[in-house]
Amino acid sequence: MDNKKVGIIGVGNVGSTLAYTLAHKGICSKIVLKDIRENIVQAMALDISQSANAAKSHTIVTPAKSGVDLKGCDIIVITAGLPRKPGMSRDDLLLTNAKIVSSVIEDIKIYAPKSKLIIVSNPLDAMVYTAIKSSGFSRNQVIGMAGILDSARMSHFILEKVGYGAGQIESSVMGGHGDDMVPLPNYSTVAGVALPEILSKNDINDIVEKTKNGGLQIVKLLETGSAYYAPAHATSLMVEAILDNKRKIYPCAVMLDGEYGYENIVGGVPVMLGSNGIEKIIELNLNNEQKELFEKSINSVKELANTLEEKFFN
Ligand SMILES: NC(=O)c1ccc[n+]([C@@H]2O[C@H](COP(=O)([O-])OP(=O)(O)OC[C@H]3O[C@@H](n4cnc5c(N)ncnc54)[C@H](O)[C@@H]3O)[C@@H](O)[C@H]2O)c1
Ligand SMILES: O=C(O)C[C@H](O)C(=O)O
Repeated sequence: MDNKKVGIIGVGNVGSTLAYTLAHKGICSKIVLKDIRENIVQAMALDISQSANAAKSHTIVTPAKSGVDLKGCDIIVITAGLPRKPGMSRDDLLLTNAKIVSSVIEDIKIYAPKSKLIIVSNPLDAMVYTAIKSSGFSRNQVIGMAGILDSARMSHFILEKVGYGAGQIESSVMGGHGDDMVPLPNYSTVAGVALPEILSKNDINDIVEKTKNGGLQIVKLLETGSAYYAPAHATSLMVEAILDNKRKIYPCAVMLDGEYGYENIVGGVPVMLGSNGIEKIIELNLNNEQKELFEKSINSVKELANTLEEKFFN
């Protein structure tokens, strides 16, 4: 934790919950919070810092007064942007959030050009694309959070279905963080046993559909925004893996450069995370049906990237 500094830009539901989680885990010595809502960010920094002290964690949380306060950040998490509301898809946020994400990148380019970026803002894959294109950073520096969240949701629905194995469920979800995400039942296990050995096709299909709609289910219930506890925890795992060079493998959204047969497009794939950000991309042996589903998902992200190229980067 010595001298490790994490920046969080966008201190709303996800950003503040992430700051709280990181401060309580004590995995970095400093957290700096940046948001356009200046009073809120000051209040959040004080409150979270004080809660860390109560927990005897020595993480100090401060508000950023300007971009210069991002200096020295090892990792910057971007959670700035609008969340969707009922009746919206994540893709409806495309141009609004591209503007926000690329505007916050300006400070990062100046003050923390060597930091690793974890992108959370939606539509996730298109925002990773936006961050890479507007920063000019190498692809290993810019990583999107979604796969850990989607896999956690899948594990939740598996547990609901089978009724045992809590804490022993590993799930795998690939592709974009959208309606076409690709849950992989044959790479998902309960205590090491693959899902197709335990559940019927119908039960598995049900889990797959629930996983795809996991975000929407919460948006409909909350009415004012989207999920944040699971997203924040998922992001904290990525922060930890990079800061501590853990070389753990997590599903993350990254710019593909030939992997799985795609390039210059972002997709969710298993990635080894370490101090260089992306250490390695793992290529699974997908069957033909999974390859087709992955292609469909990548094509959806390509459509968003094309819109960005036409209407935003042009
Ligand atoms: N990748 C995922 O799996 C995932 C999960 C949950 C949420 N999200 C996305 O993360 C984003 C944030 O969600 P939330 O629930 O925290 O929303 P929120 O509305 O609670 O917080 C967003 C914050 O961004 C801030 N902001 C807006 N423009 C800014 C700018 N230019 N600079 C700095 N801060 C700025 C707002 O002031 C606000 O505090 C949304 O786009 C949401 O869809 C993604
Ligand atoms: O569903 C959303 O809009 C937020 C996020 O992407 C999620 O999956 O919870």
